Amino acid sequence: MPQSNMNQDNFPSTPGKVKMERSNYFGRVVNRWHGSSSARLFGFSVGLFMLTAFVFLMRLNTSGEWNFGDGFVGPVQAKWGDLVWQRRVRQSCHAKRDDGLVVLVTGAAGFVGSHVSLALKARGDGLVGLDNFNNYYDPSLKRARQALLEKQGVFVIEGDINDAALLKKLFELITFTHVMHLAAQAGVRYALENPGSYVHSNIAGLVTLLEACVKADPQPAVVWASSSSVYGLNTHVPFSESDRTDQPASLYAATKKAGEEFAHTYNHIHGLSITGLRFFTVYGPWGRPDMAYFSFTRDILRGKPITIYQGANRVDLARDFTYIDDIVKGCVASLDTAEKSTGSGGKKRGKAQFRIFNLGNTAPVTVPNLVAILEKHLKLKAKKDLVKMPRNGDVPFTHANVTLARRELGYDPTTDLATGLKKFVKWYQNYYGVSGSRRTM
Ligand SMILES: O=C(O)[C@H]1O[C@H](OP(=O)(O)OP(=O)(O)OC[C@H]2O[C@@H](n3ccc(=O)[nH]c3=O)[C@H](O)[C@@H]2O)[C@H](O)[C@@H](O)[C@@H]1O
Repeated sequence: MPQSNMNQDNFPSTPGKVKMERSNYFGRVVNRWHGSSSARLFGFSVGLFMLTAFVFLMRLNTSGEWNFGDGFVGPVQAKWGDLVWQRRVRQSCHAKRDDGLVVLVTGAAGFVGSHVSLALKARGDGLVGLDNFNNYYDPSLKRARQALLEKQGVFVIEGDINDAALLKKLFELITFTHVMHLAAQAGVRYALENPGSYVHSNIAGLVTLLEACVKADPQPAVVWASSSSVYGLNTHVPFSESDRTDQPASLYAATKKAGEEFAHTYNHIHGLSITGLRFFTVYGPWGRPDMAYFSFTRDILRGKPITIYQGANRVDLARDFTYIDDIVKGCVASLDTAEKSTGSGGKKRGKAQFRIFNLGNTAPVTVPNLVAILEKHLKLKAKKDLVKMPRNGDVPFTHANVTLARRELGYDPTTDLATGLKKFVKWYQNYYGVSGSRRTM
């Protein structure tokens, strides 16, 4: 992995894979002109002009904070807080059914976030989304999901969970009954390249969000995405919630495990009702391009070789791949069964609910079998490179025991991998406009 990426540029106020070169460019221009008096005069005039333009573009919002005006697309897109924005938030949060939930969905333009948002909206709940649209993977896919949500009346705010002022404003404006927290820096192997992004979103962001929830009155109940990766080197199969989770195999897993500990602390001290969901390798339409099933599909269609990792002694790796619709049902059931938080005005009034559930499919499939299913659906043969699994944070297999979720949430996964991948391939071909034949690429 390129260690050079681990510098301040990659540290996150803009987490993501694509580095901004803009500041370097301006740096070079300033250096060349530095020293001459005409350059200084020129620099002063440019500075004055930019300051005037800046003041023109900014305006004081209703809460007294400076923001960029509507339509300004700059590096800091903080155009929240004005009256139009407030109206959009209120409209989006209006529940259309009696006793409908009012939910803040973080990561709403993400894979799971967009699906959960649509499901909530469809049954008449009120919700507003929040997403920072970072470029960890193609942001145009996130924009397409956003467009889909907007069509259904779900407003997705562009903002970061680390923005405490934005969260404060949102919680002042809306009495959220629930927070569905799905914003995160995902991906196991990318943590080697950009650990700061994981700390930014999965630790600092989580704490900022929980702080905002604690200060809200009434406090919402929180449901959030942990990960099957917390089981790390656990060998007890299938993985149960009571199994060891103190041996993470990746920094990503460590941040999710840390998140579970933070959640417990906030529950214990402040009376926040919190449910953590350990998702097992979620896949499906509108999925994440960084995940194996997605990148394999793309590469098979392009005739490019795919890399299949193998464990020690050439053992195949396996995952408890879980279809998105099953995960959505688990998320919605968690919201529906969440008890109210017990804190208010900085005081905890009683013990609050604290839960952790596995949401998996309970039927692990090896990676070569995943590829075989894709080959069948795509009607193409993959070019396979079998490679010994590098030490990159991967675990050899995952397998969920969902007894607890079945009992408490009525969770019952019903989609096997072949059926789910068929739906994914259909979506992929439709979305990217490919017929499945390599000749048409
Ligand atoms: O269950 C989870 O909690 C995690 O599931 C996935 O992580 P992972 O299971 O590693 O999913 P993929 O990246 O799609 O990898 C699936 C399997 O394919 C293998 N793989 C991946 C990429 C590749 O090029 N070749 C390859 O053989 C991996 O080693 C792994 O065994 C998600 O990416 C994580 O964000 C999530 O938290």
